[in-house]
Amino acid sequence: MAILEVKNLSIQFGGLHAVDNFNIQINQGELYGLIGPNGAGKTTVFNLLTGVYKPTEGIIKLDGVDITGKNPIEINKAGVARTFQNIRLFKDMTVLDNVKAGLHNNYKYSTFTGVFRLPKYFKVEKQMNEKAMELLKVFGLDAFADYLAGNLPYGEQRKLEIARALATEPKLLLLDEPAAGMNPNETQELMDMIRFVRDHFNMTILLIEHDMKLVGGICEELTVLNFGQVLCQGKTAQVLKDPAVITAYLGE
Ligand SMILES: Nc1ncnc2c1ncn2[C@@H]1O[C@H](COP(=O)(O)OP(=O)(O)OP(=O)(O)O)[C@@H](O)[C@H]1O
Repeated sequence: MAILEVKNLSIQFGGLHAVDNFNIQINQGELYGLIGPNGAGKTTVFNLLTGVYKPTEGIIKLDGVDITGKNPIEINKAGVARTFQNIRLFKDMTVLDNVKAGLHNNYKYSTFTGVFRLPKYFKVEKQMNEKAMELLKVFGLDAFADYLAGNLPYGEQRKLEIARALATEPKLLLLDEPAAGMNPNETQELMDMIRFVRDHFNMTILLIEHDMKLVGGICEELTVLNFGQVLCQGKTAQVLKDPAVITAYLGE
């Protein structure tokens, strides 16, 4: 079943066709990679999928529902969560509160209940603490729950960003260069973790990545973008062998 279905998606900035007639279909539970040279349009695709940019043309469907042109909050509520190339945590908040911030889509109390500390406030807060700790455990971050997010080592901050995104209970998780800035050991650990997230949550994941070891190691399907257009699409092993991909991207 298709979780994400994108047809003829395009956006222009002035005369630049940053994304041009982009099509993709991602099925439930798939681990899908979006690759391409610098400036190919990958992050722009993420910005279109999350409502940061409105497309000039095209349709985006999430789990059969048309989300084209909706704003980022509506799209997150509909079930798309993302992480960023440059980590964007609430660095002055605790690790636990970062995850709790993601939970607010699904755990609610009124301002009145919060201000006057009514019983529902304590009940919902307890549920949120438990859920957040559960997520932190999955990522081996539970021991750091009280630390300020900004004090975590870099690799752990990346994990926390993924935990916070998952707290919104998405149908589709977008990871923008999750291995950026990581050493080979951290990258290996991240690969295992992404696989685990897919298996444990039956999550559908689309990731942008330049690290070919990671892409070849965990992605089942790939789309290669070049100058805003799809150059090649299909099973990872086949795509990485495609002569056009090797010439345009791998530079061999
Ligand atoms: N808001 C914008 N206004 C004008 N041009 C933009 C805007 N956003 C992106 N672009 C242009 O669109 C093109 C695609 O950029 P994008 O960041 O999507 O590429 P990318 O494939 O993610 O690259 P990288 O791998 O370097 O992150 C680039 O030429 C970029 O300069």
